[in-house]
Amino acid sequence: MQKPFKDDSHLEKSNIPLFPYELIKETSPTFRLENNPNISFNQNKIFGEVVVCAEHLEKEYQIEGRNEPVLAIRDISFGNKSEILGIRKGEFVMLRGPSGGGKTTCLNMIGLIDKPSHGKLTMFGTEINEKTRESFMANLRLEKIGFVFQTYNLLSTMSAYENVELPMKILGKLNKKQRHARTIKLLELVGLQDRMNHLPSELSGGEQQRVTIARALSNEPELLLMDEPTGDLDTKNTIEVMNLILELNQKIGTTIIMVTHNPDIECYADRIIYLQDGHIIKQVMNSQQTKLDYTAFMKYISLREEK
Ligand SMILES: Nc1ncnc2c1ncn2[C@@H]1O[C@H](COP(=O)(O)OP(=O)(O)OP(=O)(O)O)[C@@H](O)[C@H]1O
Repeated sequence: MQKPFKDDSHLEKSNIPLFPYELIKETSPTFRLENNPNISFNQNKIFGEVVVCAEHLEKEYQIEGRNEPVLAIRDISFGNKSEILGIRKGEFVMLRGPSGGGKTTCLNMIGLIDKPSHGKLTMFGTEINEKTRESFMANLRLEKIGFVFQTYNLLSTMSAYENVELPMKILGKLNKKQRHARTIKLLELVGLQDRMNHLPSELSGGEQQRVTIARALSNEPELLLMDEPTGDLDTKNTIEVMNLILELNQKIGTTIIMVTHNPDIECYADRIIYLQDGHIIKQVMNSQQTKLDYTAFMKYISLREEK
């Protein structure tokens, strides 16, 4: 399988317009990324209220045998008075930056998997800090947040249908008939209605990831968090999955925060926040979310590799 996407190991590359900026211009003349947040916010999209903001967020990990803790997140603020905006309803934000910069730690705190060591998050108007109870976080997580990871984490003995239905059973808000209707609707949404009785092992990587996306949407989350969702996919499946994610964001209005190393898919986001050494170092606004075209992209890749 071809995997032309390059690991973004240094940030400079993402400052320099690469693929979409040249080729997409042919199909989407308005596409551009700007460093100045004041002039280029996506004009075609209206965002809702701020759903996530952070004030002086810090996360440290204590490691056995070491006196000094590891500071994964040092001082992250967005929203309120910070010049880095809060995450607004309907927005699609990517977290990017070099390895070890704190992206996953930040996503895990927003996902209420991990607590801040210092500072606070405000999630859907509720404050989360070092004192927040685990059970409170778990309930909020189940009701409001969906997750998609690089590894699909589907239950191998359950069909696609059963995997999608499972979170609804756990939440316990819908009866069997309602769950059935919603599961079918979600599988149709991700284009897998014909594969619903297949086990994960009988599906391709792209199809498995589409099942995890349907599963993540099962309890109608207000926020969808994704950690390298296309990391294991080839180019064709990456583009298909990204196109699906963009449709969910634009048609259903799901708010999305996604960690990725892939600079070539920045064009799908409304905004890209860069983290390095536990700090936010900049945010970049996209004036128009744009889909990649597989044929044009492969043409670009061969040109890029010739250079
Ligand atoms: N559970 C943990 N225990 C100890 N240190 C951790 C833990 N999780 C993360 N770290 C450390 O925190 C820092 C930030 O890690 P994090 O995984 O958030 O970065 P990242 O930007 O997501 O990296 P990558 O792109 O490689 O996934 C790193 O130095 C990492 O080693």
